[in-house]
Amino acid sequence: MSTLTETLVAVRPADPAATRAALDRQDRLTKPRGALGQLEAVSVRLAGLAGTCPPPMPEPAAVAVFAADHGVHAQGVSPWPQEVTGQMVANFLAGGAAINAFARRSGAAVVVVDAGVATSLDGLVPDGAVAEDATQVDADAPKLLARKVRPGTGDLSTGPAMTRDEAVAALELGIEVANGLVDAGYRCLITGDMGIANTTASAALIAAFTGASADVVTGRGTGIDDETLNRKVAVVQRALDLHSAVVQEGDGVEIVAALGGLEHAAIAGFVLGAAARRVPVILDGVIAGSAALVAQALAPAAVDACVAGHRSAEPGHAVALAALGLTPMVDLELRLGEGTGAALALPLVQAAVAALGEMATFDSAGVADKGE
Ligand SMILES: Cc1cc2ncn([C@H]3O[C@H](COP(=O)(O)O)[C@@H](O)[C@H]3O)c2cc1C
Ligand SMILES: O=C(O)c1cccnc1
Repeated sequence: MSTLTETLVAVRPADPAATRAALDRQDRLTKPRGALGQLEAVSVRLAGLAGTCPPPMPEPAAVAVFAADHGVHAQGVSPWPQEVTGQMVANFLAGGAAINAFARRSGAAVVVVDAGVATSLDGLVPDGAVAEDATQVDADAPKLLARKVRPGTGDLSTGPAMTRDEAVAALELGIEVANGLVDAGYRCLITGDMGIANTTASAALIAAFTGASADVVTGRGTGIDDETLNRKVAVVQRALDLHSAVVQEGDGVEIVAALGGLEHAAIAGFVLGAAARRVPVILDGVIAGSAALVAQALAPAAVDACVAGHRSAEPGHAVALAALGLTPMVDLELRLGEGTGAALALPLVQAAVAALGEMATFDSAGVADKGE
């Protein structure tokens, strides 16, 4: 069996007994029922995933930043030059990006995965930063996994972004990274992305999976003017028209091959890998949301392993979250990516598990429950 098939077979829904036990325990803890709001729902989700109540603390955590370039950049959908993707990879490895600051705060390790950066990283990678595999990732310094599937995708508005084989290779790369991190002892995975123009591919994927129209799911990404936004909507619409047969009849692999990016496919694999190992994965913004739709199409129960870290300002993200049935933990109007929104949610997810595991019950604390 291929790695992808094996992983898809291993993805199973939440354990009903552990889910019930967590719901029941939440109702006996010393607080009004439901008073911890979404934290209660997250703790129940993690219990169902782990198959035990309370679930293990989701720590240590690792952020995987999947980096790749996009042929659709040629359509003028982003004001930033493509070279910025590779330059930001160097910045992640030097510890200077927003995700590095947030990961240091929450004690998460950072691994950058070159899934398909188009420009050369020669001379940009600090000594000692290259790791052989994800088991070498630690919180001391960010690591690079050099696993380019191809140097950037084709332009999804004029042809398929990649071949089916390349999409499978990128999915299996994400699975390999998830497996390596779990083997290394990480018990919470966090998605990150870097790829100039990747909000265009995200919008196309979200429209393809949800049926929402291009103008509803396409946003300003890094920040574009009205003229560029109109062009971006037209590019997404053209891509949906061009690939309409795949959108109607294709499976998740064919859809991500036609309309996605290498980081989207790799993040979908990362989600599937986490789900198969029953380790929670905190999703970042619109890129992660669109990648999770790919994972959901391939193995619906993969969503049971996901926590939506935040809701991004990119309009397609709310559409993706609704289709995934996920409620975001925070909404800080972020529109950055890299894993920033998900990393900010890590302490909240850990607090949710701490409440379920550590709070006293009405019985054990001798606190009177309200009569019913
Ligand atoms: C300096 C810089 C750092 C970033 N970090 C994440 N992104 C984010 O912005 C990009 C997507 O936006 P669009 O589709 O509009 O190009 C992605 O690389 C994403 O990770 C960045 C973008 C820039 C410019
Ligand atoms: O939602 C995101 O993660 C996002 C939004 C804008 C630009 N880059 C990423």
